[in-house]
Amino acid sequence: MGGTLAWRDVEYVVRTKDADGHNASSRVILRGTSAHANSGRVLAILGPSGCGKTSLLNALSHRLDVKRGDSLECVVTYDGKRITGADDEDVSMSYVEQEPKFFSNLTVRETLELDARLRGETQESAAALVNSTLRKMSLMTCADTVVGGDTGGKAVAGISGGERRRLAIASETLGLGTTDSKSGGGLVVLVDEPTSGLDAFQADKMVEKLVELAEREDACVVCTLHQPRSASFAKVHDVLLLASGARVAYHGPSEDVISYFRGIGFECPEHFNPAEFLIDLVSVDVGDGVGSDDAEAKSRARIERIVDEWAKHSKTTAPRAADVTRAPESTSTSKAVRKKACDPLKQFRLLAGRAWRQAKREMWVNGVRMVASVGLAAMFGGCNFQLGLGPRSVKRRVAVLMQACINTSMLALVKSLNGFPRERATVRREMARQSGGYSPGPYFLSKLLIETPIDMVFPVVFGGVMAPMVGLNKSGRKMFLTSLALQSAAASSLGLSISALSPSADVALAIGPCVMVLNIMLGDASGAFAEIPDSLAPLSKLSLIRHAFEGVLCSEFEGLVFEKEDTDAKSKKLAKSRGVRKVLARRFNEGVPPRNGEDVLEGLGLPVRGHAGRACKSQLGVAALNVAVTYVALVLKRAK
Ligand SMILES: Nc1ncnc2c1ncn2[C@@H]1O[C@H](COP(=O)(O)OP(=O)(O)OP(=O)(O)O)[C@@H](O)[C@H]1O
Repeated sequence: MGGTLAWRDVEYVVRTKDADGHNASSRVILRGTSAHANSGRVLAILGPSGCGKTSLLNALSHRLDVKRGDSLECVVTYDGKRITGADDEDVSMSYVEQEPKFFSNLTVRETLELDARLRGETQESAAALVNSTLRKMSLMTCADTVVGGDTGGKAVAGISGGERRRLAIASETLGLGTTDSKSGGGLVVLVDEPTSGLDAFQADKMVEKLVELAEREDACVVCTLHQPRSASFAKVHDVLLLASGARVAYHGPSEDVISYFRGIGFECPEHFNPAEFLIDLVSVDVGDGVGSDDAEAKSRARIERIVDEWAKHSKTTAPRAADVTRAPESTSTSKAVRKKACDPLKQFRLLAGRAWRQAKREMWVNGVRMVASVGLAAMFGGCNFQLGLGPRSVKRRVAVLMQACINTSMLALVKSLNGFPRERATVRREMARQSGGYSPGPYFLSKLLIETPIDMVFPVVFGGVMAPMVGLNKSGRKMFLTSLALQSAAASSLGLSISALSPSADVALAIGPCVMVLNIMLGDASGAFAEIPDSLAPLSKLSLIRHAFEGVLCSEFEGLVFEKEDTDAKSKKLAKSRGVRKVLARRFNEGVPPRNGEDVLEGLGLPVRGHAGRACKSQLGVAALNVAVTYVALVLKRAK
């Protein structure tokens, strides 16, 4: 069938600042680059480090992060029709990142099967498609090995770097080619540095796979390559050699490049790797910085000459990108691509399945959390063992309850701040796919549905162990545990929203604890420990600590009757000392000691009946608000 991806005068200028954020200036990254790539062929982009290869690939796939002050001019067409990277009808464009991230605890087969199902395949057709892809990409031997990496709770050992790259290509192109999908549209695969980090043999195999993919699927494959060995260079069909600023130094068949340069006076030495020869030609020789001005000036002059020669040459002989991009629409031979996707409900089911599998295989993390919860509860219980029902127990109960709230919310917040950013890069890549992508809603809901109940188990265990040790009110136990569990869910959702709004995991980890401290400061609306200024009082309604604290206070004190004397072990021991006895007597005789829990709640300005339930409802409101913020942040960031 055949199709051509072309780009014309791609210009990208960024606004840069020095390390202190001053002295803004402009830097031209891409200086009007034009070229094209044909289907059924591999176009390798070569050039010295920093010449703009990755920026060009990002511009073609509409992935450049153009900030305020930057400018991007970029016209990309497929068979003469302009493509935007979103809802193009004629072409399906896949982008394979340099460092692809996956869900670490899924096997290679499971990863591909999910990709296939998200592209609308049935279970049977997905299994068949995955098997054939595994064979084509030489991934059969590691099909049932976990991918590994660090998207889970710890770095998981998994497949090799080469297998990872092949998996990334398989994952992005699964079922999109003409032979498998019969979609009839054009397939463009952009691959950023597929060979970097691989040994020469692996790198060569990778180039072979790209060539196979291009020829088998009639795909337009464009990749950036770092110093391919001679054999790999001979395998690619076309070469785009770039000098700094992505200026074209050569563009055409790889077999013609050496004779072209010979023609303009640059002979490749015998037995020399042609790729290295080409890259050397367009590299600036800065020498060792001492007396190297001459070498630098010479190399710059050589590069200018090479670029000028190509400009002259391409005007007369090579098919010009400008012509290709302006081809009339009637010449397009491609049919509309069938964008493969499944409905949101199915997306949700599939993603929930993955979240569950990922969580199940990370049970060791939950084991550690369980041990930590029981250990902490035992320490809390030990420090406040059997408080008794004397007047002195009131203050200690209030303190234990506040500490329990802070502890459970901190643990949940840290877990969610750590966990979410790890999978964000993977999820963003998957959501951005033209085929088999999914929307934030199903992803987010599936994550909440699977992870929230698991997260709520730990505060319940913590509270369940601690409460009998401390001797907390038995009749309010259920409500006490519910308050802690809901607070943990609210803290997790706060962590999610902070992560989703933050530009990076580091920023989220820096902001998260500060936000929690603010929650704690605004959490004591009853004034048991601190007063909240009137001006900040409305804000305290957003504090998850406040609702949890009110919930546990009410569940604890409702229906509790106090004794006149302190009977707990600590008070008895203290009472034996005459000096202490006097201090205690003074402290507790100053005011009228509360007779029952209702007196305490009244003293704290809280309703004496049924307020724990209301506090739980308010907590649900806080959690829902955070969930909404996270969802909106995911949608907005996806739209960028
Ligand atoms: N947003 C940006 N702000 C400032 N400079 C940038 C930006 N993006 C890219 N650059 C600079 O533009 C040049 C080209 O970057 P690019 O990553 O495209 O090069 P490359 O040819 O892929 O390099 P390498 O082969 O080393 O990966 C580099 O010097 C890089 O530092």
